[in-house]
Amino acid sequence: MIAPPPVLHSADPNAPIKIAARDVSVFYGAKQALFDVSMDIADKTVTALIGPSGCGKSTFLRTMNRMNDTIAGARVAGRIEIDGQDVNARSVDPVLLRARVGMVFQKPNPFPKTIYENVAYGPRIHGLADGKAELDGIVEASLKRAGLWDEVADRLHSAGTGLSGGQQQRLVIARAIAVEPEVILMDEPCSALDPIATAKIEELIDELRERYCIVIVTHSMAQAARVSQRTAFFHLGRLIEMGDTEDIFTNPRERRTLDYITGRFG
Ligand SMILES: Nc1ncnc2c1ncn2[C@@H]1O[C@H](COP(=O)(O)OP(=O)(O)OP(=O)(O)O)[C@@H](O)[C@H]1O
Repeated sequence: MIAPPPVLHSADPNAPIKIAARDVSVFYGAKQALFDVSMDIADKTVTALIGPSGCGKSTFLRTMNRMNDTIAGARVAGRIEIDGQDVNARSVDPVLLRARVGMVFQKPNPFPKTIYENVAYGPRIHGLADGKAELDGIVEASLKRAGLWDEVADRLHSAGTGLSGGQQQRLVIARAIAVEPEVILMDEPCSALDPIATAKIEELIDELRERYCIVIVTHSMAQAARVSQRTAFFHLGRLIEMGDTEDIFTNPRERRTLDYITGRFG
C-alpha cells in the first residue's frame, strides 16, 4: 500500500462556516453530474475537493459562484448559502457574487492588457477606488498579497500575458484579491505550472487562508495534503466523505476513499 502524503496543517475546529451546501444536484441537459451534495465549508480554511476525473469536483466548485449559469443546458438544484444568503436568490447579482467569490482556473487567464490594468479593472468597475492614487494603492497591495509585486513593480505597464505561467497565475490571484473577495475558488490552479511555480502558489494559498475561505480542486493528493486543512472526496457525482485532511488521508471512514488515496483507482 502507498503511504499517504504527510499533512502539514491541521484544521481549526472553531472556524465559522462560510458556505453551506444542501442537497445540491447539477444536471447538464438530461445528464445528472452531481447528486445531493451537502457540505459545510469553513472560513479561513483551505478545503480541498479530490476524486477521480469526472466525479464532479469542478461542477460543485462552480455552484458556489454560479459559474454553471454560464454553461448552456446546466441546471442546479438544492441550496447554496454564503453567510446565510442563498446565492441563487433572484436578488443576487451574479457579477457581484463573482467578485465576492473569486475564481482561479487551471490555465492562467490574464486579460490581454497591462499588469496594472489586469488588477485595476475590477476595482474600477466596482467603484472601489476614489481616484488614481487610491487605485494605485489597491493595485500595489493586491500584487503584494499575491506575492508578485517585487517581480513586476518596474514593469506594471507591460502586458500581463508576457509573464511566466506561474507569474500569470499570481497575477490572476491578485486580480481576484483586488475586488475584496471573501471566498477564492481554485480549479486545479497548479496543473499547468512547473514544480517551482507550483510551490510558490502553494505557499501563497497558505498565506491567503488567513483572510479568505479557499476551496481548491486538485488532482494531486500530495498537494491536498500540503495546502488544505479539510478534504472532501467525491466519486461518481456524490460526496463520499469529508473531514479534516489528516483524518481523510490517514484514517478514512469509507473504503472508496481509502482505495482512491492509496492509488487503487483514479
Ligand atoms: N459543460 C458540460 N456539459 C456536459 N457535461 C459536462 C459539462 N461539464 C462537465 N460535464 C460532465 O459532468 C461530470 C462531472 O464533470 P466535472 O468536470 O465536474 O468533473 P471533475 O471531477 O472536475 O473532473 P476533472 O477532474 O476531469 O476535471 C462529467 O461526467 C463531465 O463529463
